[in-house]
Amino acid sequence: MADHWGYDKHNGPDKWGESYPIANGSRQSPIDIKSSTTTYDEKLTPLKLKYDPSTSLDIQNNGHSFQVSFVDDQNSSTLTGGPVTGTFRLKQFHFHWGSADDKGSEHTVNGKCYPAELHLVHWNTKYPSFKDAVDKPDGLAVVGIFLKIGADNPKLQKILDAMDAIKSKGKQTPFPNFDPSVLLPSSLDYWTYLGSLTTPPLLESVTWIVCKQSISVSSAQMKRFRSLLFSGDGEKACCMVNNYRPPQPLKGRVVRASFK
Ligand SMILES: OSc1ccc(O)cc1O
Ligand SMILES: [Zn+2]
Repeated sequence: MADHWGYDKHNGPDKWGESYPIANGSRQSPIDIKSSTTTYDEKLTPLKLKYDPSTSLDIQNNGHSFQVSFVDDQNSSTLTGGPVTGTFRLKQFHFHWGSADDKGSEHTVNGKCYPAELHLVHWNTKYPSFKDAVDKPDGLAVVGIFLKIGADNPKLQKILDAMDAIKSKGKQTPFPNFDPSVLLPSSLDYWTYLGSLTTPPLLESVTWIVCKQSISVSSAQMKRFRSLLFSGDGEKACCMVNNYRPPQPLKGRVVRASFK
């Protein structure tokens, strides 16, 4: 892969292994979650997510997705409980989506795709910073939430309203007072397994926590996601769609369920 990674034929997921050999590693993400082969683990405690809206900072188009970043110099927005030990701090959240409503999620459930998937990225405070945590086997905990086509989701409105300001790669705009809790499903039942970042550098540092229950998004709202561009100002316009990596081999990993 000659140039920077992306999601095209010439620089997409099938080519990432040329620059990032870990792409063929033993704990890559995403995966297909086969519900009949997951194992209920009674030792898994409920997920505890505590988010302080005053920590939200900005929203940006990074050329691969859009991302809302958070101030993470204190334990104001944290993940505790669930499959993790210790306290993990919220760093950012971003989405992956398709060019049509029949694809776009990274994880799949019994082969089923969703039109989009939200990732809430947290880092382990046993390390001094996100940068120190991102390449450690217990460094990150990412909560994955599926978006399912249904009624307009008003909780997405603030994000959608910011899209015009971040249409092209490199654009960023303040995004204060946003509470990510509004994006959570009513049930926090989850599957969990050990995996990786789903974008280069594909580091095998993620404890994945994938919620069983989805949140809604309308087809019209999905069209707004697809109005973003992979390309920067002055470049040939390229719609930001299909920014998802397909499921990777499980390679003997166990997927545990927090629910029966
Ligand atoms: O897509 S999963 C993911 C998680 C953490 C991160 O820093 C980047 C990522 O792409
Ligand atoms: Zn992601």
